[in-house]
Amino acid sequence: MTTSLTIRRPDDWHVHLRDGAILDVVAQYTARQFHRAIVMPNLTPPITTVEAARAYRERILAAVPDGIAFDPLMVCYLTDNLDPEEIRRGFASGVFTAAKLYPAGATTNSDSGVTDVANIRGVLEVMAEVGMVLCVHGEVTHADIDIFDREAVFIERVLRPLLDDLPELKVVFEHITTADAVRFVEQSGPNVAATITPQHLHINRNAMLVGGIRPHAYCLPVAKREEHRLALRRAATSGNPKFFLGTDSAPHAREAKESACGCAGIFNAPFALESYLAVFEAENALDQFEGFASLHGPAFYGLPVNEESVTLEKAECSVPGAIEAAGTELVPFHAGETLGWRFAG
Ligand SMILES: NC(=O)N[C@@H](CC(=O)O)C(=O)O
Ligand SMILES: [Zn+2]
Ligand SMILES: [Zn+2]
Repeated sequence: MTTSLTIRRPDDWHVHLRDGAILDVVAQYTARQFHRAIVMPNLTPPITTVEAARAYRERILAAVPDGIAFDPLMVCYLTDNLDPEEIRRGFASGVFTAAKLYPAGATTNSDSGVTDVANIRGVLEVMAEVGMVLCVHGEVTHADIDIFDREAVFIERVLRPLLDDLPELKVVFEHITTADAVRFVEQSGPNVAATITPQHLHINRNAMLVGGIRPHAYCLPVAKREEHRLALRRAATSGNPKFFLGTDSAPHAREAKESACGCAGIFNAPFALESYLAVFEAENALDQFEGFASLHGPAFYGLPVNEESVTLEKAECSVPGAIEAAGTELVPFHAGETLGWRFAG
């Protein structure tokens, strides 16, 4: 029986670190487990300029405890009228690693997002030309589309036509939640990949709705039926380099989650690797974990793999019910549970 696992230090290819007092609390959790992270730009106001990204990166570094080598990779939030030259300049100077497509209204702080991809054609052309990754929140927002269908419909209405139009564009289909998305990514060229969160590997929509409504299991895209969860588990543990780790850790204050109109987002950063590893163990795929966590992401982004390593030990790991944060509490994913692996550093 395997009792310890040492792998190259992983990276988190999709995380929300927030800003201000919450940033000061949450950054350490991501920095403790991951060397790099693709930091989502959906702040208020969103990160839409090279200067704003540079300043946000400094605030993140200031929030990370001394002695931890953490490298936040910054992302530009695309809007309908972003100047393509801002993207070109930000990428060339190394400030922007990627740009993010939020369909307007799809998720937390996406109101300034893109109302029609036709509006960002010029930006996407530049990105395809320079080889910059487009990160995509893949859900349509039309009121007539059922929330459980929004990812599948996005593939047919937006993503497939976009890739037909710009077949060279590098796209990360983020936080995928459906068998449809798995199939689409598998059947696309090598320029299309996907991130998978721990929660979508662990829970289906019952976790959110059976026996009472559970706001801490609510995130976007919303968890789907069991068949979709199983497809995601197969994809993540398959060894296919198109699938890699992106936690989508998205903290919201307890009172903002436990509300008549609760926020979408699951705070999974504190035990992210332990959570993923439970899945790989259950799927008899411990040998595929390093690829998913530490190798496939850098390969897709064209970045070197990390030289340092981390170790996880087979030992009980109790997840607290809540974490104090700036006068409020954050409820972590797996709150109150005991996981079977412990991050040892
Ligand atoms: N995933 C979520 O449910 N929420 C994210 C936004 C996002 O990634 O869509 C957030 O910023 O809170
Ligand atoms: Zn999203
Ligand atoms: Zn996210």
